[in-house]
Amino acid sequence: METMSPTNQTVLSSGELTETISSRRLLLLPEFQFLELFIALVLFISIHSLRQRKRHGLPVWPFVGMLPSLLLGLRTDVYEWLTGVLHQQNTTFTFNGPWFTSLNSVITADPRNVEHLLKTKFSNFPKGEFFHNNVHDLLGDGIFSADNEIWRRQRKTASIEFHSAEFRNLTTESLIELVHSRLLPVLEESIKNSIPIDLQDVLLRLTFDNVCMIAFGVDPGCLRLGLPEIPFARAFEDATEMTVLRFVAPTFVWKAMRYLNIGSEKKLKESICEVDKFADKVIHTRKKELSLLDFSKDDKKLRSDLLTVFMRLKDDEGKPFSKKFLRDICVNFILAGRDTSSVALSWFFWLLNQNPDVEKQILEEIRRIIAQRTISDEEEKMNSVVFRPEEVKKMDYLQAALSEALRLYPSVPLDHKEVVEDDVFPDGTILKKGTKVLYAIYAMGRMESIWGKDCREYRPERWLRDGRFTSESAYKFTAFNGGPRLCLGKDFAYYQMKFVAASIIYRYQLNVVKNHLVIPKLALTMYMKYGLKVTLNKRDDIELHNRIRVQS
Ligand code: HEM
Repeated sequence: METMSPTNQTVLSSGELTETISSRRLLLLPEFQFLELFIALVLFISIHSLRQRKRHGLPVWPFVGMLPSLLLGLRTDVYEWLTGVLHQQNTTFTFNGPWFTSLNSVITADPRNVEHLLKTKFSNFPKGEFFHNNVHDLLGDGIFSADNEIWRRQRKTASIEFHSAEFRNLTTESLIELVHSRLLPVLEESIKNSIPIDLQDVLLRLTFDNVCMIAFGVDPGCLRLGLPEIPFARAFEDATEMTVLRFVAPTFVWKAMRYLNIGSEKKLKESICEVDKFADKVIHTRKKELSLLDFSKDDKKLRSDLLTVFMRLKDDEGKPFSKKFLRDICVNFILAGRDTSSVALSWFFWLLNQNPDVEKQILEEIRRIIAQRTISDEEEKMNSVVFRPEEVKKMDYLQAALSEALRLYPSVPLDHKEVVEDDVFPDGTILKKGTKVLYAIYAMGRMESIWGKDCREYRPERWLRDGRFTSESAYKFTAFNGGPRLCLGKDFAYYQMKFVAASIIYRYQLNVVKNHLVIPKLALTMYMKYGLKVTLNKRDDIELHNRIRVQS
């Protein structure tokens, strides 16, 4: 049969045809092989990485380690995600971060390990250089960031101050002023205008003013009618947020940004400048004030805030502390006490909203305590009930309800240490020198192995024995840390939270605005991401209750 071909097309002989086909095959083969090889490699890596899940709790990918799983966790609720992984891994696992980053760490929620790192081997687990370098621009060598001798000296002096009668008076008086002259009028205003209020914002303002009164002896006035913006408070918040960003960026990146003064580092520099300006002014004024006092005569006029206490002390060489050191002490205390109690109170009020029975019991306790007062006319007026320290102390059920809120929503959800020398955790986990160790405070509050089957229920009764509040081991309930670095403000924080909560609950019933989304924000402190929008109703039965008391 004759082969028809286009005029200009060459007809190939059978030998030529075979040659062309084989050379084409030769060209195509490597392409196929490459694709096959690539698919095989991807499959192998995927299977291998996914099989690591059994051993490590999460898939471990080349280059990026466990980062993809963490990013998936961040898309939902990272604290719940971490709780799930820890639960699956019997409460301790090692996180493998991407190569060349500082994210590798051992994470634990085992009370035995936590006791080991916070108490038994305390000196082997300092905050460490990584933490210190990241926070140094803002916190300097203050108590929160320092280790060893520098930390010990500040801790000792501040501890004496925190347990003194003068300090107790200062906290009692500052709280009465803040709650009765500022908080309650702001809440009344929102009722008058029938406008929902962001309770978290209001409480943050209250605790910021309060801790500044304690640290610096000055009141910035954040909590006032109209809720004004205060430059110092804004600068402090920005400086903290920008500092936190350093923990997620590779060190060389934020250092380069700092050098070039760009992005978050530029903002950090500007806000630290504002914080320093405020601190300088206060320190300068206080120095002048102290120089005019004759201590033998004017003892009563002496303030009892931290700044004044440290200004009257001398360093190891017998010299007064430097301005920088005084600034660091105050800034660290403000950081420690500015938002921890307010976010705890916000979660507490949110939990009350879902547990009206608990709210009822708190109200009954407060009324029982008030009923024990000898009645005076002044106290009978509804708004003038000012809780006294001995009454606040008696509020055991309220303390249990607050502790239960802190168990489920700890203000500091995750904390961090660094290993100095090779060590082994009581559960057998090997810790190499330089490893970062995180203890997952949020996850610990939700471990069945620690709190039992009802660990996710809000049940203040678990803190009561014969009606009295009983505290738990600090290595099981880690909201306030434990060991030598136990939160220095713990007693004050309980007093502050109880006083504020009782003053609100006694007068108002709070309702969270319908459909308001409450989820945690990813930060060092567990804020509510969208705040806590509430409406308030005045309790109209208070007057009735007071009248019954008068008659009885
Ligand atoms: C509900 C309220 C509070 C909670 C849950 C809380 C929790 C904590 C935690 C977890 C730590 C350890 C942080 C770390 O080492 O990384 C800590 C330390 C500290 N807290 Fe609190 N805190 C609260 C309120 C306060 C208040 C109101 C103050 C001061 C006015 C304060 C002062 C301190 C100080 C000075 C430290 C550092 C102690 C040290 O390193 O020796 N805290 N707190």
